[in-house]
Amino acid sequence: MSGEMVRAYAPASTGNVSLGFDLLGAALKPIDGSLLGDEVEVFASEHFDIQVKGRFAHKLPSDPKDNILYHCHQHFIAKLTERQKELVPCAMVLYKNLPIGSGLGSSASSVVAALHALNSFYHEPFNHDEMLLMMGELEGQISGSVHYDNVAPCYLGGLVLMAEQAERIAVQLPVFEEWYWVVCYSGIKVSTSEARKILPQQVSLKNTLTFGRQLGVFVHALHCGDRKLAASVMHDVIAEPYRKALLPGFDAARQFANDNQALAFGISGSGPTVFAVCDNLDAAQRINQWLSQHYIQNADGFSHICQLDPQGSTATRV
Ligand SMILES: Nc1ncnc2c1ncn2[C@@H]1O[C@H](COP(=O)(O)OP(=O)(O)OP(=O)(O)O)[C@@H](O)[C@H]1O
Ligand SMILES: N[C@@H](CCO)C(=O)O
Repeated sequence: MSGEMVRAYAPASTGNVSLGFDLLGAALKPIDGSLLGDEVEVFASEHFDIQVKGRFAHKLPSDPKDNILYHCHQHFIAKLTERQKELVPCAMVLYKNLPIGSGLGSSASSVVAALHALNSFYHEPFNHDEMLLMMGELEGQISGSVHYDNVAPCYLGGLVLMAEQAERIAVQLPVFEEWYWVVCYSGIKVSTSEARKILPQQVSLKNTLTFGRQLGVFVHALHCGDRKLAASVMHDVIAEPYRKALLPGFDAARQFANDNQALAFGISGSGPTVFAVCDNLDAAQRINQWLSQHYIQNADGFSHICQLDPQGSTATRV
């Protein structure tokens, strides 16, 4: 076997961004330069194997077949074998840096890092949309439904709107580069599929109209650079009213953020992570410090001041 290896990194992401349930997501990058995302290595090996390392490795199922990486590999190789018969076998290492059930797109980060690393290892047989379709399918296997709002920004970077058309799964939107996104993970686990089950199946006419208006106005405001208008429509009428009951300290955190110049505040994905958007670093630091002291529940929690990660996942051949 050759010594060839690919190492991929896939950033944390925030799904929904309050106003775009299942339709909007953004990739995150801490401003202090720390890595907030899973990493996957793929290397040539006679026998397929998955090793799991990293801060949150011990929280994953002990059987490697229950790790989403196993299914990513199976799925990718099955698709590739349809096109190419002779394949160099490989093995994988996952550095599980993101907490599970955090609202930071933890499983999406593993899926994106794994599939990006495999695609790079096998010399890019699949294009961006084919990759996104695969990523959505794999993410859907564990979160209870196919939604792209974590995998798409994690893979593509920036702020992403789901188009869900066969040849255009997602589109990147303009961003306000000077916005800071404080993200605080409380340390408890909220299962995405459970947090979806508590939502009502029907949405009222009033909330449907608010949802459509906000999303339309937000995208317009991004395109014309109107920060105030964009921030004014960042309200969650779909999930937050139900999900906040799962998040101890949510109302107090929102109150503090609102009183301290946050432009917007909400649940990241299905929680328990919350986010606050600020247009100045002083406010972001104040909110970050308060959340660290008051919203975090245990030693697994953390808080970061982030900006949007314009690059998304990366893969390097070493
Ligand atoms: N590599 C992996 N990373 C994360 N979860 C995994 C992985 N492999 C298997 N799982 C399992 O998938 C499930 C993921 O659950 P869920 O979708 O709620 O979490 P998540 O993707 O970490 O959430 P979030 O998007 O809120 O960060 C868990 O039961 C977890 O044990
Ligand atoms: N849009 C998904 C994101 C999960 O991280 C949800 O809110 O259920």
